[in-house]
Amino acid sequence: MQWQAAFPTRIYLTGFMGCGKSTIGPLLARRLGYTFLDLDALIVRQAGRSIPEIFAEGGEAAFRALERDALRRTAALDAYVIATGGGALVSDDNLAWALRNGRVVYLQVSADELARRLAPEAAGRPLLQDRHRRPLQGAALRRRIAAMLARREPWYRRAHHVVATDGLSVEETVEAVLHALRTYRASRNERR
Ligand SMILES: Nc1ncnc2c1ncn2[C@@H]1O[C@H](COP(=O)(O)OP(=O)(O)O)[C@@H](O)[C@H]1O
Ligand SMILES: O=C(O)C1=C[C@@H](OP(=O)(O)O)[C@@H](O)[C@H](O)C1
Ligand SMILES: [Mg+2]
Repeated sequence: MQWQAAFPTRIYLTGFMGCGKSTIGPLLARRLGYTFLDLDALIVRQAGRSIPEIFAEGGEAAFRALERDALRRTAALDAYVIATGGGALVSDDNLAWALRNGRVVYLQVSADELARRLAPEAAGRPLLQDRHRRPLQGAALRRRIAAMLARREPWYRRAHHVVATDGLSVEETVEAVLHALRTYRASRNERR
């Protein structure tokens, strides 16, 4: 289909934990007639361990090595929406690779909104826990998110598309991403 042919074969969603990559991804894929893949789910499947287990046994470095390999394996996929983990494209190497191998979309959410969303979900995310592996809460969670987001934003902002999603519903966010991708398709067609 002409419409699809003008779309990229792989769309990588990036952004901070809780920005909605895993929630938006399947809905976006359905709208495009694409398949959805969650990179974290692929890592867990291949490692046979949960993300907290991988962090507990090998530290963050072990997780990043698995993540790097999983990302490279997506090169073979066609017509996929891929939700990456929030740290996957926070590396010059991985980000450059994704920018070359697909369209990268940053789902931008403020630290306040992220803190609200992540309060009930910090347990499954090792980077949002204290050194005794207790989920951060309240002001401590907000401070951790703000500090990490400030450090990571320079990478996130290098995405092909930056989609501001504060105040948008899940459905509105899907529409906003589709709009960004259509704009890209239109500008590509103009260049032909
Ligand atoms: N507008 C929205 N877009 C995406 N997620 C939202 C939105 N509003 C609330 N949420 C909630 O925020 C959380 C996002 O988590 P998730 O999709 O796992 O993010 P990520 O994969 O980026 O870490 C989910 O619990 C989701 O229901
Ligand atoms: O931001 C990060 O470094 C991480 C984000 C998580 O994925 P989500 O962004 O889907 O929560 C997961 O990959 C891991 O806990 C590390
Ligand atoms: Mg996710």
